[in-house]
Amino acid sequence: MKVCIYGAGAIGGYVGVQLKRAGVDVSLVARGPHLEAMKANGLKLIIDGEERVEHIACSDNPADLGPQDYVIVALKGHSVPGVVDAMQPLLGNDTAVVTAVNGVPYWYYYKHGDQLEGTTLESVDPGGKQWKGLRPERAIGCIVYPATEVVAPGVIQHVYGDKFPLGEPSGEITERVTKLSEAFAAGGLRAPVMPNIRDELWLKLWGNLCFNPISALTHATLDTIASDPGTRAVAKSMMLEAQEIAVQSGVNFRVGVERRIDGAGAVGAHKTSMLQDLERSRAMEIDPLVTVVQEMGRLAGIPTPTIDIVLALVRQRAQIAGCYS
Ligand SMILES: NC(=O)C1=CN([C@@H]2O[C@H](COP(=O)(O)OP(=O)(O)OC[C@H]3O[C@@H](n4cnc5c(N)ncnc54)[C@H](OP(=O)(O)O)[C@@H]3O)[C@@H](O)[C@H]2O)C=CC1
Ligand SMILES: CC(C)(CO)C(=O)C(=O)O
Repeated sequence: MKVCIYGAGAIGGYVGVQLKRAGVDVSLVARGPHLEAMKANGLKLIIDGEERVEHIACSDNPADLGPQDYVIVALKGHSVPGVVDAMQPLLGNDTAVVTAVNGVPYWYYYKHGDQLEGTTLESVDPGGKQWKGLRPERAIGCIVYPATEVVAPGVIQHVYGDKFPLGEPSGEITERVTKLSEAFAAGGLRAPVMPNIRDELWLKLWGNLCFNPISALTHATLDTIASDPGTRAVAKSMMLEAQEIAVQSGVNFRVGVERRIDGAGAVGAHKTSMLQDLERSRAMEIDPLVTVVQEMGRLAGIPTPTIDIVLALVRQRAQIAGCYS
């Protein structure tokens, strides 16, 4: 099985080391000092008090790596449209594209089965570039629950978690998704195949939608946002608006809003990725996590007043910091 991880940063690097240890023919697309460090010294994963170093084929030129069975896209959501052309040499006739990216992926309305079937979302897939260039038939959904960090070029620190639920947009249990799940499991990563990956997607997005922008505005950690009555109320209001949009399109939430907020709070004094990006002057994932829910609300005719307010504020905060344009 040939697997290329496109964007071997915090999450892609973690998955890459674990798949390599499972004997998968894995390669990485990366860039800059991180790529140079991996070429020189291998990729180091620090996990459970142990250092695991793997020497994995890596390049900033996908043409060096050739067609794959699976391409796991582990970029920030806003970076994906920009790599569609560069990704082409990795795509053979049967290559699957696995979206290990927070937020709503380009394939969302593929095999969706209602009047929005085939719709592309401008906030995540401007001009339908991914839909046309990667194609929805290739897509396998992947939800990322673990937390990891690039602590130095070539070095990934695992923080918590090992779960990456997978699923076909159609909900079918195909051979390709089953084989991928088995490869993840062989690498010590729990990757159950879900019959409705959109349910799982919304459960994760529910948190990112509100905690990420609120943290970027307040600089608070998850425990504080969840326990302060004011920010908890803002988060809850955003989540209820999102829930109405998702439920209208057939999504089932297996936990309630209060339990979901409590679960995020229990993670503790953790800074969301959006706050970390702001503090490091990196592009913030606002469109794939927040703007997209506003866009989906408009498509569904459901108002999103609290999301609209928080989105306006976080966009301005990010623009002033040079982290969003
Ligand atoms: N890290 C975490 O704990 C979690 C992350 N996620 C989600 O997972 C996804 C990936 O996040 P994460 O791993 O943290 O992100 P990272 O920024 O750590 O990893 C992405 C990597 O892709 C590289 N990259 C970007 N563009 C290109 C390009 N054109 N060519 C080659 N390499 C490129 C980046 O390089 P450069 O640094 O130079 O930009 C970076 O090394 C996101 O959607 C995130 O929200 C979800 C849950 C937790
Ligand atoms: C920690 C968590 C779950 C916050 O919503 C996250 O996914 C992120 O930081 O992006």
